[in-house]
Amino acid sequence: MTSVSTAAVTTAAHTPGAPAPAAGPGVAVRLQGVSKHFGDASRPPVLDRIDLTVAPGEFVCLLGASGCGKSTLLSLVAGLDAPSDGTVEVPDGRPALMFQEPALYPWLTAGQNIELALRLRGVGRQARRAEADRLLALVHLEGSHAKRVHELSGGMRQRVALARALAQEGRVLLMDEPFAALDAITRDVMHDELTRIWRETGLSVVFVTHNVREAVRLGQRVVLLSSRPGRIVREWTVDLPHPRRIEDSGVAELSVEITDHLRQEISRHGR
Ligand SMILES: Nc1ncnc2c1ncn2[C@@H]1O[C@H](COP(=O)(O)OP(=O)(O)OP(=O)(O)O)[C@@H](O)[C@H]1O
Repeated sequence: MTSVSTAAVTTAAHTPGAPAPAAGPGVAVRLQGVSKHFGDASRPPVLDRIDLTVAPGEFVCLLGASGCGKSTLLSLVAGLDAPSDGTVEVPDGRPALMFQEPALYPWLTAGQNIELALRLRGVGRQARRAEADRLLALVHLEGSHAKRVHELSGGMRQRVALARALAQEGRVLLMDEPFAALDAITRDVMHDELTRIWRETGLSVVFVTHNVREAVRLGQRVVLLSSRPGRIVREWTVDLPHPRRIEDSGVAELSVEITDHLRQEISRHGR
């Protein structure tokens, strides 16, 4: 296996000496034949020959049982880890990341947490302040620049974390169960906010969850992964109109269908 890293793309050649052709326009993320083993090669791979393409501006939800490799897949797209085989391409540069834990620095204010991401991007001091305020307004936290992390609710912290992710200026936003720790009402509000921001910014989003309704509520496409080996077993296009609500009959019906497939995968894995 050959591994080539650039600022924009992490590429491991499909077969030694034969890198895949570069992703063309119309591609935000492309995985081709991606497999991932950890340690013991006698065990099935965590990910097995994953082919997945995300278009610019597309919102894709990755769904699967606990431990099926969703976070592993995200970390490969983020360039935090390299595939054992296959290629991962992100032509528009390093993706932005957001996790379940907001992971804000408690000794900094909300605004300073965002400014730190801007500073790491090389944005000058004065522009940082203005940009942090713009991002705080985007996540509906106007006037919260000076608030300390302990003064913020869980939902507000995730808004700051989202603003900080947006400050990274990636054209691809990778989200790993970002709302899993929030109560149902706050999560619902955050679904609205994320949908609004996604539509305003035109970002490509890859959103990992094991909540089927959340996936259908948010995604244009839902991709179901099996467990050990992690393969794409099925995907659905969600053509329900926005705004969507978690209790909409269309969301509920598709969720029932997807849940049936998810159950089959879980019981197959258990056997
Ligand atoms: N660095 C690592 N070293 C060894 N094994 C790992 C490593 N990272 C992940 N794994 C294993 O890979 C499998 C998939 O883990 P991963 O976190 O990607 O699953 P997941 O679908 O995101 O799970 P969850 O929904 O519970 O967060 C698990 O069995 C995990 O123990």
